[in-house]
Amino acid sequence: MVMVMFLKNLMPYKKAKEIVFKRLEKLATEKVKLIPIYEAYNKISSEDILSPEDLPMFNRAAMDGYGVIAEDTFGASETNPIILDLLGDPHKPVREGQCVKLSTGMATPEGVNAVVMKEYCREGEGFVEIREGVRPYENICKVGEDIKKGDLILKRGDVITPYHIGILSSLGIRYIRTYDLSVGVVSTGDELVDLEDFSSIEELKRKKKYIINSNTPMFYALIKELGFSPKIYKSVGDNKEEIKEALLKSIEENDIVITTGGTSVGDRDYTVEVVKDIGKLIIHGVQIRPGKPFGFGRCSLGEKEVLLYILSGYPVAAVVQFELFLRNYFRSRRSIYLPLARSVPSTPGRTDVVRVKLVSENKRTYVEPLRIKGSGILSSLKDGDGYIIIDENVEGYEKGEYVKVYLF
Ligand SMILES: Nc1nc2c(c(=O)[nH]1)N[C@H]1C(S)=C(S)[C@@H](COP(=O)(O)OP(=O)(O)OC[C@H]3O[C@@H](n4cnc5c(N)ncnc54)[C@H](O)[C@@H]3O)O[C@H]1N2
Ligand code: MOO
Repeated sequence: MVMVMFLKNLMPYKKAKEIVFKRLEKLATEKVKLIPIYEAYNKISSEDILSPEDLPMFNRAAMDGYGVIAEDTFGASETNPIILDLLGDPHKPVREGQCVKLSTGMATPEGVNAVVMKEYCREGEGFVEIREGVRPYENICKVGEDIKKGDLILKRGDVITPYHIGILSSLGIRYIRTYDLSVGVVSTGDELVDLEDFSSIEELKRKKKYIINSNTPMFYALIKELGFSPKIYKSVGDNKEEIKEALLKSIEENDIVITTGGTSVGDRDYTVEVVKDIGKLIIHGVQIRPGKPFGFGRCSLGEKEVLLYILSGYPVAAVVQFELFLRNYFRSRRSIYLPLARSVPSTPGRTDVVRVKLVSENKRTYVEPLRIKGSGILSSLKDGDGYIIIDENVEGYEKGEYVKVYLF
């Protein structure tokens, strides 16, 4: 009976996404941490940062050579060198007929508006022969050429790259606010054995335990990749009390808890029931493939509200659910439009996530949908270059049609 109810009450993908993202928005804004710039790589900025300064902060020499007034060098050549007085102090203002020695990166003193490269000069006692003329601002990196004061250098929601870190450091910014979520992972299933709990495959075969819990290590990595702190737990069997105990512990210790397994309608699928017991089940079942039995809920602990992601046991279904409902909120994938190498069918009313490979032929790149049955086939993720989403109101795509590919 439950099964029939469940299968008939699938929520459209867009609606589910809206509900989940609204909760994430609230949670994220509450979970902000000031961290040193050294730890900011791959984290998600929770603030807009406007540049407090121009970068470079002053005009600087882009080459080793002599700082000059460009106009003084006009007409200079190999056969017609121009002689300029060499000042001893590179910080003193330079007047007509004078120059200073500068190395790459040095601030140019007042008056200097160009640098003649060392190769085109000959230095003598207190003077320099200039053998090539320069235009104003030649070989000078101008104030604000890289970044202007007030430029938006990091947006709320941006993933922090090494290049952001370089720029922030150049501006003297040592700390930055990022989203800091702790995400717990609890895998469920009687058939599971954790990596830590056996010494050889022979041992598993003897015990007739064949399924190694790969979801926990995989989600540990997925959460790290997202820029958050994973916290993993031992897997639990299909036992209501055990699941409840494990869930309560991880709820206490995290902001989001992900469970895998027991989402469907089997006799031993208890996770959903437990969530109803200890909190509120908001979604169960979405019109997507793979990942249909996705569940989402929340649980309050005093002031704290923890979001619960009830993911399928099947690894690929679980990854797709994680991608659509958690990862995509925090970081959007780069996408490109490319033609399909062959047609892909789909059922209207359902949103399909199809893993694809990019193949090149005669200098053109095509999208090859991976033919995979079942949600347990992890190689579709390992070998895939990305995925396409077939909207619920689309009946599939024809060969040659351009589709939007979200790149891994
Ligand atoms: N009668 C129905 N059966 C199923 C339906 C349905 O609507 N009616 N939905 C199917 C869909 S779609 C999916 S997806 C799965 C979801 O099942 P569960 O979330 O209950 O997952 P389990 O049964 O616990 O596991 C499925 C399968 O995945 C492997 N697994 C599980 N956990 C792990 C882990 N931690 N590491 C590695 N592999 C894992 C394992 O092979 C399980 O047998 O339900 C369909 N059934
Ligand atoms: O979510 Mo299930 O993956 O459609 O098998």
